Amino acid sequence: MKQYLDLMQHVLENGVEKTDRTGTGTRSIFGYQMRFDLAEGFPLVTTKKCHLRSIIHELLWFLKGETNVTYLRENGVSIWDEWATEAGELGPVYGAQWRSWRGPNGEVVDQIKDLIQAIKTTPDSRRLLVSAWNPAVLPDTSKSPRANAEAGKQALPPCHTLFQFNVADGKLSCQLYQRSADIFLGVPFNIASYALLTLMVAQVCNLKPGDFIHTFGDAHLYSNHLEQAKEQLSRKPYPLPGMLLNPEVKDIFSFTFDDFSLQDYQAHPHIKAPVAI
Ligand SMILES: Nc1nc(=O)c2c([nH]1)NC[C@@H]1CN(c3ccc(C(=O)N[C@@H](CCC(=O)O)C(=O)O)cc3)CN21
Ligand SMILES: O=c1ccn([C@H]2C[C@H](O)[C@@H](COP(=O)(O)O)O2)c(=O)[nH]1
Repeated sequence: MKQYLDLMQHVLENGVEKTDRTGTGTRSIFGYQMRFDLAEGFPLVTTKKCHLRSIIHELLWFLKGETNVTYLRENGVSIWDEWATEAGELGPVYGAQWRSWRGPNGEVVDQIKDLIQAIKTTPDSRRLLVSAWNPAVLPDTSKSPRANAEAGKQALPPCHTLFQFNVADGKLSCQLYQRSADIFLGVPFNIASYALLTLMVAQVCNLKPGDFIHTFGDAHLYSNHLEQAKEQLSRKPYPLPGMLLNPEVKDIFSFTFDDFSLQDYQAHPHIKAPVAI
């Protein structure tokens, strides 16, 4: 995971101090790209132990089209709790935009179903995109995330905003545009999540996995994560683990938690950090 450590080092050395919405303060850069060849192993950070369980459940929850944290809570995942209403609602966040984007005439667009169909039938297409950025449901920034979710708006505007697939040489690559990135807490989740999604889409489309390309807008280290970042940079990365998917699954919506098996994950101890709300 040299790519991830290079990003951290780059932001520590070149980041500009910025105030931010959460009042925490960040060291930030604008515009950066990382590339992971998925044939080289599964890109799960090894310089701190990462909770792949939470990452898998979060991705399955997006793919179900859900926006209520009940499924996550039932599976012991609490990463979205701080932004949810008492009833567990987050408003029309990722799941809603991916699976049921509302069109102007009341039509419902399933972007994931359409994407899979398009990859299978027109693999040369340059239009294999999914957008979570829907200006009609962005939150009212004068209100709290919970108040926005109560009002039917997104609790938070999507951070992983747009992704595009590309097929070349029988290999499927995916590029994500992430408008805002919490390098210490969010990014290890985001890399693993999109790498996994690419493996899943490749399998159901009978393609080999290619690259995951991670493009950033504002990539930042929160001021209360700097020591944790330096601690991570002092550690030597282990070889990447492997990821096996149940080869029987041929439908993107049929994957369940037990269809994933992480192989030979060796990691340094977990490092705690407070999440900026
Ligand atoms: N400031 C901030 N950073 C984020 O990464 C983030 C948000 N807000 N808001 C929405 C989602 C929620 N995500 C989160 C939230 C918390 C953790 C977190 O606390 N991770 C810990 C514990 C992991 C676990 O419980 O499984 C970690 O050490 O990785 C990670 C991603 C990513 N997003
Ligand atoms: O998947 C995610 C979701 C969120 N984040 C981070 C990026 C920012 O630190 C916050 C969101 O705050 P904004 O003011 O809306 O940018 O959450 C992430 O890294 N990954």
